Amino acid sequence: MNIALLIAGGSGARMHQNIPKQFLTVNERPVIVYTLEAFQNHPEIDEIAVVCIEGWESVLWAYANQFNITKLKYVVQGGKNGQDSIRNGVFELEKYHSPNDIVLIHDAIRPMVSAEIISDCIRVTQMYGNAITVIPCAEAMIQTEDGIVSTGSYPRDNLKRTQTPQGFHIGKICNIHRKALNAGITNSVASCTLMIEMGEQVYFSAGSEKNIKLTTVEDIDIFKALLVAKRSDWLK
Ligand SMILES: C[C@](O)(CO)[C@H](O)COP(=O)(O)O
Repeated sequence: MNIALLIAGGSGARMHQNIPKQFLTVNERPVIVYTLEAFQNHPEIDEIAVVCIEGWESVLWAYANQFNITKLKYVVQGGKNGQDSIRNGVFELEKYHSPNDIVLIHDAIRPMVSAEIISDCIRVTQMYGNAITVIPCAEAMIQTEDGIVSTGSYPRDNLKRTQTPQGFHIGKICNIHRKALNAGITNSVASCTLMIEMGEQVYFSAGSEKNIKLTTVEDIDIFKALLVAKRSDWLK
């Protein structure tokens, strides 16, 4: 079984809006509904779970009902950071699923995730035990300590930009979270960084520049443009 776990536990402070960014309405649809629909419509996804910011659970269920997201089965409370929220989600799934079932952990604020990206993440997870959606690093990368000046650079060919979904077997990712807690690792940036900090290898699946993460207000303009482009593709 393949389960999508959408992470919607954050308040989206960098968006500077008075509602969490995953619930902002863009072109008459909440952001999270676009993301739910991507997994709802994917034939290899059996169930959806959402880690939701406290107080928004009933709104989420109402949207699932309104937009016919029939695969939504679990809504879990968010934690105090991303690692906490993801752990809440995978521990909840562990109660009802086999350790070999696959969970695709995905940012709820990546609404442009495509069927191809989801399929490739499942394929690589089946093949290697995990899959991190990545894209090449197209810009020159330079390092700074103080945000003012740089004296070092990284070879971009050795770098990947990580996205979501990130796929794992449920048993494995739950064990990694347990071991991380025991080791005092409590605020890793993402599932892939947690795996690496715990000494695991991670494998790549194919992402896209269009699989945008809505972080700041200017990302909303890019999202709107991508929606227009997608609609004109459908009309061709
Ligand atoms: C998981 C992630 O999307 C990988 O690129 C990213 O790290 C999430 O960042 P956030 O700003 O903490 O949501």
